[in-house]
Amino acid sequence: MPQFLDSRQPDFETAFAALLGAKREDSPDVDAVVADIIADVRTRGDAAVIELTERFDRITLTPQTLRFSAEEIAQALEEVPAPERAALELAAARIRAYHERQMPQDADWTDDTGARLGWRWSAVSAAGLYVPGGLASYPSSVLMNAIPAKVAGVGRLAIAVPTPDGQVNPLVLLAAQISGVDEVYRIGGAQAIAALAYGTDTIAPVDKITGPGNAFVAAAKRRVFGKVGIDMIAGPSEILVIADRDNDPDWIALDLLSQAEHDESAQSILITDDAGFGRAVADAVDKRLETLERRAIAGVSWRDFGAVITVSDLDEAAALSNRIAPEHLELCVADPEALAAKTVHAGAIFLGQYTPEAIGDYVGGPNHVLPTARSARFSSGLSVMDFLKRTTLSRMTPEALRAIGPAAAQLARSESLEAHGLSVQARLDRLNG
Ligand SMILES: NC(=O)c1ccc[n+]([C@@H]2O[C@H](COP(=O)([O-])OP(=O)(O)OC[C@H]3O[C@@H](n4cnc5c(N)ncnc54)[C@H](O)[C@@H]3O)[C@@H](O)[C@H]2O)c1
Ligand SMILES: N[C@H](CO)Cc1c[nH]c[nH+]1
Ligand SMILES: [Zn+2]
Repeated sequence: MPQFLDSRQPDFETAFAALLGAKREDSPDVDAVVADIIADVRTRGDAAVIELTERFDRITLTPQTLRFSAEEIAQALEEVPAPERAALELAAARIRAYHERQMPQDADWTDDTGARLGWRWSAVSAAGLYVPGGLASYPSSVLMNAIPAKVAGVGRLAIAVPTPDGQVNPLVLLAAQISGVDEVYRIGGAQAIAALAYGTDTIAPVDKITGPGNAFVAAAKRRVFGKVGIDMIAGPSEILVIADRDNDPDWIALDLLSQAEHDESAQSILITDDAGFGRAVADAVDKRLETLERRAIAGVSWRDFGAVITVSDLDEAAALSNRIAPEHLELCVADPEALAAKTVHAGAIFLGQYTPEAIGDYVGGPNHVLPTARSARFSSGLSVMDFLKRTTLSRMTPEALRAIGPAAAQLARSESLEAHGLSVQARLDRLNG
């Protein structure tokens, strides 16, 4: 049973705060395990990665088999049925078209002193793309990581994807080929993040690591940040649906289950202004859970982290949604645009009852690698910008230096940084002398 909350009940604030504060990932245990794994990979490189892969993914590798060979990839691609290839290509084209619009412009101008100023965007040289593979396989996440990186112009793309028990989804390799990935390693978890960040004899280190993953992956990304860049913490999936009574309870139930089935730590929440509708959705979830293939996972997620919240009106729903800052926000109400305008903290918003969140997972176009665990308060979904950095450009003319140099020299004296001041003053003296 999920939690049932009602904003009109006196204990609501306490119960809602507990829901917001519930720890679904990043427990001290996970972080301690991850710290040890990273230290081991830093010390022993390939040998540690191979041992940890044997322990967690039950597959025996060698330095030669850590990476998929060109022959293995070619053979796997032959197995992909035409309809699956077509669906993947449609998804890739839509994701590429969306992300191409994100490419930012360089800037270059001359100000009124004659100083030339600007900035220039350039891509990171090498990116490591994490593609989850423990409980499910994610060809779609290959596209969502690799296409923005390619659009940005990243030189080298390396994927890490676990293959538990040696199971490989050929679609993952096809997605890697479609999106122009250079290297695919069959490793996962914290050991994969550590190998990408620090490098091993076999795996060259990267500059930036992106992509979603479970609690171990999320904790490892936090720990390697600084050695490499990371995109965000994209941990166990979440959905918040705000729905009025004019919806089919079964549709909403399926939308909630679509994220619950990712992981026992996933979270699905419904907010409605009609208590009866909320109960009907909860009943529909129970009914679907009787037969859903992934009922074992989805059922635990719904039981432990699911919630149905009744509110007095949709304004209140928007206010609660902003406090939750969900990864995905689905607005199944009569005027979704108006409600969307009031919900500022969310990774991705899906408007109207014909936009199930699953469209965004695969073919909508926007990225499905999104901030979780309330981090949508301060971060955004994966984009082309995550693979770019900005370098500023300045060029002084003698006139510009005469105009603004004295202020620099003054500020340097104020900070007691003599060499700073002198480096400006020496030029000014020559110009004025
Ligand atoms: N936020 C997003 O954008 C987004 C997108 C897709 C998926 N997801 C989430 O990604 C996650 C995928 O998780 P997954 O488990 O299927 O795949 P995963 O690849 O993230 O994790 C599998 C790896 O976890 C490690 N691991 C498992 N148990 C361990 C243990 N006890 N100790 C140390 N390491 C251990 C293993 O190394 C294994 O290879 C789900 O939570 C899903 O909701 C999020
Ligand atoms: N919903 C996930 C992000 O939380 C992405 C995904 C991939 N495939 C299915 N779903
Ligand atoms: Zn999903």
